[in-house]
Amino acid sequence: MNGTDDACFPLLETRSVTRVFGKGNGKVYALRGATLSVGQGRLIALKGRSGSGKTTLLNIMAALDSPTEGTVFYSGRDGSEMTEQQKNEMRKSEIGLIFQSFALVPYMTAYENVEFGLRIAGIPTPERKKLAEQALSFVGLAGRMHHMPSELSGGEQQRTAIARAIAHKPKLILADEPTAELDSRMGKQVMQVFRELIRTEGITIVMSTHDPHIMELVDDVYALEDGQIGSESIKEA
Ligand SMILES: Nc1ncnc2c1ncn2[C@@H]1O[C@H](COP(=O)(O)OP(=O)(O)OP(=O)(O)O)[C@@H](O)[C@H]1O
Repeated sequence: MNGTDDACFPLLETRSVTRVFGKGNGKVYALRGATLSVGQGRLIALKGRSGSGKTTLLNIMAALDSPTEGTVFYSGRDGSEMTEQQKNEMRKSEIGLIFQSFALVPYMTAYENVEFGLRIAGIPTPERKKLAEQALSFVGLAGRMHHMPSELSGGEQQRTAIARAIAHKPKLILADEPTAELDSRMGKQVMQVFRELIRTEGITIVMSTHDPHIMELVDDVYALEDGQIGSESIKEA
């Protein structure tokens, strides 16, 4: 995009990111100088008590929100120097978002949900069918793709949401408590899909979680405390 060699930079870097909500006596410091470097192909978990700033940080990483102070770099590109349109384009082409509550359109089938996501991302009609089917097959839903969300289990609904997030082949997945609504077996299935995405597509994943069993399945765990990031455990790259 800017002629620099992406390989020289971490995929994503937050540098001294502070986010303050409200004003005066009502000020809330959701983040206070959060610094984190995310290398390509890693599966990273953010942990922290409720209200520790995990969602705020993920929203800032997704360029859905901006830091009050500090900077986010996307493959070396300074987010504060990007226009809203550039951020929108980057989000549509490079980032996939997954939410705790799946956020599927209830009156569309799994296939239609994924296809609709591709339409919003601006993918031309002829490519959408192939990409949607590929993504749904990848998450193991080839045989269930024409069912409505209400006819799918929680794990299948979250796998549909993953298919929607990966169908446009993003570099980075940001997932806010993606396993929180699932039982442990379905949570593990989601983690297997994440692992497979990293192995076969080289995708990078940052997710938040409260679940210690899920933390055992990731590469790095970072704890958010007092709006800052401490390293909990980092495995060899
Ligand atoms: N739009 C907002 N306006 C005011 N305060 C906010 C806003 N968004 C978040 N906060 C506050 O910022 C802090 C961090 O919230 P955040 O949602 O990032 O935490 P979290 O770690 O994701 O929590 P949980 O695990 O409960 O989802 C909280 O004190 C929250 O009340």
